[in-house]
Amino acid sequence: MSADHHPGTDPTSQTLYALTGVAVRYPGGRVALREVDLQITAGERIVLLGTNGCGKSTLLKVLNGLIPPCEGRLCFEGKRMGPALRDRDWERAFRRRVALMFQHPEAMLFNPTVAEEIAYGLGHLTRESRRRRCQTWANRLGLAHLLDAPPSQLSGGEKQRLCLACLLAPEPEVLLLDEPTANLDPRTTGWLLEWLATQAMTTVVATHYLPSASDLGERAIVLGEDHRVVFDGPVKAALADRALLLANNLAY
Ligand SMILES: Nc1ncnc2c1ncn2[C@@H]1O[C@H](COP(=O)(O)OP(=O)(O)OP(=O)(O)O)[C@@H](O)[C@H]1O
Repeated sequence: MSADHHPGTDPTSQTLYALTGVAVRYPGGRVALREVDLQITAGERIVLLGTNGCGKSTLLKVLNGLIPPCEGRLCFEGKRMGPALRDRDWERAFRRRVALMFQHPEAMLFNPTVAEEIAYGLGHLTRESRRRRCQTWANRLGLAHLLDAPPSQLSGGEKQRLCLACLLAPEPEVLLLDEPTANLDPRTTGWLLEWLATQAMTTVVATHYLPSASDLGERAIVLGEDHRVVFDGPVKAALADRALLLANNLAY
């Protein structure tokens, strides 16, 4: 495939994602998303809000190309993602640019040491760059003293920080985070919120923890209990709309 088909090579493209009428049903028929229409522009910081089971994790997996919609159209930089992901070169470029941190990310950890875990996604760098990048991210996430430890021996919060280090070390352009502060202590939570605020990358962060919502982005997308987008607008407006929060089980 020629380079002009690879994600990231269209300089005129500002719209990263375009979703039209996207629906997801899991095997067995459980509906997770209904008629989702959404555009995400490069550099946007989006907070994805909604109650348990409304489809936040599913939407992040759709954006990461892990779950194909059963209805509707999903495009990344103007290309239909389903067919594009079948192209190995396109997929590799896409995976390098777009990173998803799962809600329970420990499942991602499988290397014998913390250092190897962080270095795992850096295969495209030289040995020396890999070592330096690994050290930088271990320092940033307070893991420098654990580089030789097996990931299985880390605490829940340390595992969460390691998962973040693994995800951030390759320096992706699009970051999809599912409840990223769930296991983090206040200092690491503060660090992550401040760090995210300084980044130019596109972020979509799912949370139902409203107090950090306005630190996580400027645009809120609220999924309702019927798995549809019920609000798409400024975070501040969403948080000020008591009726919206009550109707969607985000406040009581
Ligand atoms: N693998 C699966 N198989 C069947 N149903 C699933 C699967 N994963 C999720 N679901 C269902 O899809 C719906 C949306 O789930 P999802 O995990 O996307 O919600 P969520 O908004 O992230 O929830 P939470 O805030 O509780 O993490 C739920 O009803 C859930 O039970």
